[in-house]
Amino acid sequence: MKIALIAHDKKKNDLVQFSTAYKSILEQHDLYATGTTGLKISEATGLQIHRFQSGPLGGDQEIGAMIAQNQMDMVIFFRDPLTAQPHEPDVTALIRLCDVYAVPLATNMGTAEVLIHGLQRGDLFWREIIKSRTGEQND
Ligand SMILES: O=C(CO)COP(=O)(O)O
Repeated sequence: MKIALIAHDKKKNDLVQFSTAYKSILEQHDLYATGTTGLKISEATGLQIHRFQSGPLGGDQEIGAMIAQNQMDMVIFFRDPLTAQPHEPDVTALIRLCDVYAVPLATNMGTAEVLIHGLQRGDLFWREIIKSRTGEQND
């Protein structure tokens, strides 16, 4: 599965802790992140992560483009609801695309815990079926 990891500045430590706690699960998957988030997680955990641009420089949009291609299976995006972001439209667009493509999205630790356990249990297998159908349509 392809998983995106994103956190606003005040939430980055939370996502580093989460990634450390669930490293054994995350390392079984293809990981993607916005620039600074990916750097902090890979430094702390040693996980291999494909890093896009930093969020304010277009990273959210790059991840959004993968979602629009049905290439992203889960998004963990620890937003900071108390700080204005210069790229708020990009944040909103990313969350909107998750809803357009029914991509599981966790915007806080509580939901992320549920998603990661569900992932491990096989609850996201339906994503493989959707992707294989999308592939057939594109053939
Ligand atoms: O701003 C972000 C998401 O909207 C995160 O970007 P960085 O991981 O580069 O800090």
